[in-house]
Amino acid sequence: MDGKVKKQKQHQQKHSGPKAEKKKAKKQGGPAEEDARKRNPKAFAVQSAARMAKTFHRAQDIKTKKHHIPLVDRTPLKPPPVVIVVVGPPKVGKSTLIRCLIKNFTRQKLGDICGPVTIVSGKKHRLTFVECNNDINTMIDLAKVADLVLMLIDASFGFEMETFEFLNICQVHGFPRIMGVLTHLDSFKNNKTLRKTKKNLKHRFWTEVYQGAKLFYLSGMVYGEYQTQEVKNLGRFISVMKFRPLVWQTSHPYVLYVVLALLQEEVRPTTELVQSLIDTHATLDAKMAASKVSLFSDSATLDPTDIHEQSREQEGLREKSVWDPETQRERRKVIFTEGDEEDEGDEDEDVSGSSDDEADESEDEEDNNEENLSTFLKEARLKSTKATAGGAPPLKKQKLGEKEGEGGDVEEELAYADSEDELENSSEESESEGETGRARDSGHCSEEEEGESDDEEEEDDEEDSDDESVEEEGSAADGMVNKLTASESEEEAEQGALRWKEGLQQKASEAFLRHQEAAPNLRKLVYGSVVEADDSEDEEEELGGLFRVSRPQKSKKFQANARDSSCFYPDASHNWDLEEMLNSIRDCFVTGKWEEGQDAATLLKEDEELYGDFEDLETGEVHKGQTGQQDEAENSESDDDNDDEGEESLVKVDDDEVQKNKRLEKKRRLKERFDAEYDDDDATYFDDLKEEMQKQAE
Ligand SMILES: Nc1nc2c(ncn2[C@@H]2O[C@H](COP(=O)(O)OP(=O)(O)OP(=O)(O)O)[C@@H](O)[C@H]2O)c(=O)[nH]1
Repeated sequence: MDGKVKKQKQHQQKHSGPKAEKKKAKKQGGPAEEDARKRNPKAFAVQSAARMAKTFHRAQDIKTKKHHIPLVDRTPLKPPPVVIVVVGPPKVGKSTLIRCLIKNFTRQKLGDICGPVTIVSGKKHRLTFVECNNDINTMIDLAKVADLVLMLIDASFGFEMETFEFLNICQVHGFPRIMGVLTHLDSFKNNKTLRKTKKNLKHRFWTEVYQGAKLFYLSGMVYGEYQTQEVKNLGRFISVMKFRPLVWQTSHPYVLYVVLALLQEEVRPTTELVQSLIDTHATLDAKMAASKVSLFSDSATLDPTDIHEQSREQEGLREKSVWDPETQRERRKVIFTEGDEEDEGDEDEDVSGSSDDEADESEDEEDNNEENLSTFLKEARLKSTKATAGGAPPLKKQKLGEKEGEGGDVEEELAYADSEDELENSSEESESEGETGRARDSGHCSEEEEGESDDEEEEDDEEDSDDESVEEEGSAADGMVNKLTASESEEEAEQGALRWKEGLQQKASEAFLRHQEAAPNLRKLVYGSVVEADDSEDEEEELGGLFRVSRPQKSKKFQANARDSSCFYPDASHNWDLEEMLNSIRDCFVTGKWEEGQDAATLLKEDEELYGDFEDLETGEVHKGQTGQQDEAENSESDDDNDDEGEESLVKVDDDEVQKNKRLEKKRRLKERFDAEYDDDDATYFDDLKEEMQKQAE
């Protein structure tokens, strides 16, 4: 204030320690700091071979990833526009997105969009936006020509059938680049739910397209348009995108043309064919969908929807029609039937709105459990009261009653089976019961079976013990019942006792099917498909319910006489003690009689000639082969011989020279071949392919 600026207190200077020393050294301009590697070589040495190998592998992976198999790029110097197809179920926001993208690139607003719109997005870059209607013909046509597909998904609703229909079509037509765009994200009020939904949808999208497929989020609308920054980002992403030529498209040339309908005076084309095309009101697929086929007179007609349903179920998708009150229309929601249950659960969350629903579900489950428990306890209580009243043994009575009634006791016992063993036991038991006409308590089967006799006394004893156990159960249960439902009347209890029987048959059949699916077919595993063929015989024999295929080799007799594939049979058909048998294979061995070109002795001799002598370049030592040594020996011998044999030796020397030349020639050719094969080791398959493609492109 007085014109003097108050000086701030300075930081304390360091006078000692590594920092101060460093500074000192810097100030003095002393020797530059030693290279860290030199100073501390141990720190930079290979610490772990495994980690080193990992690093190397990773580097190689990254390098190889960059290698694309080259494709012939047939794009002309002035390339055609990139075709961007905007796909999605009705009212998902396709037109809005195209309008926003056009505005982003051209700064112009487009009111109505009738057909494809091409814009200039760069010096040599044009983009054509096409909106895909939800009829199968448009989908097929556009899947063939699309370079990029913007797949719009209403995040507030989840996946719809239209998305999967288009994906399936794309799979057949070369799979263009696909980018997902999530819309209607502003309808989520809860941030956590939004995040969860985004994550779930992303994972499902990755599963359907490929892992890591790009997914854009359009978080909301401002004055009927998507947010400028988000559209800008999407536009930038599209304009810098590089498109690899698709194999399908390069092998199926196409022309994209648009027929604009001329509105309110119509000029009819003169060509008959075009006229008939214009006159067609229903498309072929619509006609096919409406058609029905019956194979035989009086037989049920086949509907195309039956087949569609089947194929979708096979793909793990199920369609569910949901009425949307907001848009007043029916939407085709996708339910995922395949995959891990966790995923499925997630999917449910996606669609119906997350954790709140989850909590509801778990509450429902708890309620159910409680209900089940209380009905069970009520029943137990009822039994105990009856038992203590001195009446006939209630459990036994009940069982007998069931036995007398409909044959639903098997299902009942199955429904109580906790494990697979128990399930089997109870089914066996029920069969034996059926034979003897005796009813038994399934809960005590294993013990009773041992000491079972026809004496009535014993039976009575058993009954008593039953009663006791029931009493015990009942009293134990009573305590719990008192806690839970203290004021319940007997009538209610009776109702409860009947309630647990509901859907028993269905439960039992479900349990049985589950068991069947879970248990591996051991017979098939051990004996192979022979037994399986037996199982499926009946199915295969009938064709279309009319014709029977006769397969004698599959008859039971044939199978009974077939060789047991589980045993090993030693080859007993040849008696190797016989001289003729031995003679028959004599020539199969090295010592046997072979053709000249294949004879081991001849080949060995040739090898010896070829590779016999060589010079060790390091030591300078010359090694001679047997033939060479022989030659030398022969030569020396011949020297020792008298001169009368001079002429003979001359001829021999000539012969040797010819042989030597031959050998040299052979060696040279061999070396040439070796060089040709191994010297050019830098050239890879990739290079060859590149070269080939280059030639093709030229
Ligand atoms: N709240 C909200 N509304 C959206 C969003 N996207 C689109 N809409 C609205 O959804 C309605 C349908 O949008 P369109 O762009 O016509 O959808 P479309 O897919 O072209 O519809 P069709 O051509 O009939 O299949 C419009 O009223 C949009 O304002 C979004 O992200 N959030």
